[in-house]
Amino acid sequence: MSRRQPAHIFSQRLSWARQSLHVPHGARFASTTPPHKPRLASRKVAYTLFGLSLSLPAGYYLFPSSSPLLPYKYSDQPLQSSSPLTPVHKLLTVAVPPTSKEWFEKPYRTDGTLADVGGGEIVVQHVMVKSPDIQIERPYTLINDPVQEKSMRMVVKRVRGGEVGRVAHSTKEGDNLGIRGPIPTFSIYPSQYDKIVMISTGTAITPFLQLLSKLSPSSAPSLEIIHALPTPSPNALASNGSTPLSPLDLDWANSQQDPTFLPRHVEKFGSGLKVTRFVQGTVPREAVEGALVG
Ligand SMILES: Cc1cc2nc3c(=O)[nH]c(=O)nc-3n(C[C@H](O)[C@H](O)[C@H](O)COP(=O)(O)OP(=O)(O)OC[C@H]3O[C@@H](n4cnc5c(N)ncnc54)[C@H](O)[C@@H]3O)c2cc1C
Repeated sequence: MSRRQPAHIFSQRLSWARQSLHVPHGARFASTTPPHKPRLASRKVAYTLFGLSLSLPAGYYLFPSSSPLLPYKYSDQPLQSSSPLTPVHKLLTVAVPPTSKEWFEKPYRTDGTLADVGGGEIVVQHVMVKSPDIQIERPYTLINDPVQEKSMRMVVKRVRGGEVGRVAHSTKEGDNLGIRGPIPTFSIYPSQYDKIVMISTGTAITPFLQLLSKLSPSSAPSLEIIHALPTPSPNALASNGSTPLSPLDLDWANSQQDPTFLPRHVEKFGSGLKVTRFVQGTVPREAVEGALVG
């Protein structure tokens, strides 16, 4: 959209120049001979305005600002970073364009109404990422608080035969990614609860990492995360290429590689956050029952 903006600015500026010079369309071809001096002065103004109208669009193309991020329309967003976390997980960082920060500061709920951020409501958001080749899109959850950090981060798992995962994993820093968003995943008034229990397996921990990033220890209720690591695909090999991949090789969430991963939240919330983890597969029933009772 904004790629077309310079043409628009250009034509606007020329018509503004015409108005300020009181030159009607086609006046150049009129046979009247205006007085000598005013004509020179008009020329100077015209050259200045013409110069401006050329230099502004040229500057736009030489130093492009990123396109606005919109929930209803795709735009190409440059990746600030694209770093591997495990053999199958990548961490992607995208700057929030300054013109788009309101989507995060004044978020919408899933029903389309504005959230009551001032009243303590938190909206967990995701974005849609598209494949440039075929018309498919997939949702990816932000793991951080884009208002505080002015950037969005997501962890993308590559699954066998997965198209958008393949696109995300083939990116490097500076590449463009087709994104639309943010889109509300769910919203919650944390202060209305005595305890929030967050149960997930694998990358499904991402909405909880965002919630923890947006929560303040001073206003948070008691928190508990129950998380099971995913089972690696059979025959998947660790980064050394010879030993089979173990669940711990996929344990990015418990690493120090990003400030939104579990160790930093444990530091931030102290005894206010209990983390119970299972190395492989499913979350046992007793763990959920224990969290709900305790
Ligand atoms: C609200 C929401 C938020 C999400 N947030 C994240 C996120 O933060 N990070 C993230 O990595 N994913 C997230 N997902 C899942 C993501 O949107 C895609 O479904 C996933 O990345 C696969 O897309 P793909 O195009 O690569 O594979 P597809 O072409 O859709 O799938 C290829 C094959 O892989 C299978 N498959 C799909 N997902 C998985 C999986 N997780 N494990 C094993 N097999 C699978 C499919 O059934 C299919 O057979 C989220 C989904 C939702 C609904």
